[in-house]
Amino acid sequence: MGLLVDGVWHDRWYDTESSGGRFIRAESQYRGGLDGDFEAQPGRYHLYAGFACPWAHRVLIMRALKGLEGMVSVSMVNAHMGGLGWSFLPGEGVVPDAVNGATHLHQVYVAGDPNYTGRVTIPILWDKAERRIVNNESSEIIRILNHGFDGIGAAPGDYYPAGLRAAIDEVNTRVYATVNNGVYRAGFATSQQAYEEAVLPLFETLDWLDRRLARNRWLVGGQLTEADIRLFTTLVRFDAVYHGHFKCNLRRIADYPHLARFVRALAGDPRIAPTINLPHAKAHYYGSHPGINPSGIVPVGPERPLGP
Ligand SMILES: N[C@@H](CCC(=O)N[C@@H](CS)C(=O)NCC(=O)O)C(=O)O
Repeated sequence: MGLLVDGVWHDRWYDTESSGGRFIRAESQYRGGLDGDFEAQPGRYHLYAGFACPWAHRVLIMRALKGLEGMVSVSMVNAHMGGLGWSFLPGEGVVPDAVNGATHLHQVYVAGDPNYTGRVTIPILWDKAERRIVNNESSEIIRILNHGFDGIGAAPGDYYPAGLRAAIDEVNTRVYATVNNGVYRAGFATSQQAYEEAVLPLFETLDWLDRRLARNRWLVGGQLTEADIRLFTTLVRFDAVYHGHFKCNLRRIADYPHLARFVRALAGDPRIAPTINLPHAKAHYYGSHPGINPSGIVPVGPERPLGP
């Protein structure tokens, strides 16, 4: 785990000392491809992703729902994130980097900008024509994929329809702060107070979502939208990873009837099922955070995980 400073790799864990033990996520730096500055062409773009990461998972799901597998190529990182960060070293679930020939993800950031300073995260949307990163913010990459290829053969479906945007944004805001990022704020906290500040609102939101899904199959507007996808990628990892590793253990998703039904429905969608790899995700989290789990032992449970 580390980051680049002026294009040079430094092995460094997140700084929580200056924030009372709180984990504060850095803003993603590449934000292009929205607002009409995106030129869709089959084969031009490449995605850097991985099975472990819930943010990359959003993008893999959108790529599958829009049928873009033949148009947007992909590389997948190794489950283990060590001192040199994400890698493409041989391992289960790895798809090597055929575009930049990188052995480690930080080389991709440097290929796009030799002086890049910042964290080296997945997902990345890479432009092969201009040899640069278009965007490394998952919430924006999913919107690019949602409509960017519609004119050139993407599968039908709009997961951020104009009439539902305000309602989707409202759900996203709460789910991001307390669930998607909430599990990380709990798991990476280094003070009791910071941990509790994250865990209690996380479960308040899960209670609220379970009630909401008791009346509706999907979160917004009676149809599958990006709000569901964004919630799903955290929930499908929850019982196997966040409940134990990040100490989010007031309840399991399996204890919530409507959340459990929601996760199982999406996990069973034949387009989405191949994007899920829970053993890989468990190996990543339990094996890559020595400050949290020094032994690196990966628990064998749960007996009945929420995904395949
Ligand atoms: N806001 C980013 C977050 C991406 C992110 O944090 N990805 C994690 C993997 S789950 C990562 O690559 N972390 C490496 C690091 O922080 O150094 C997004 O949604 O795209």
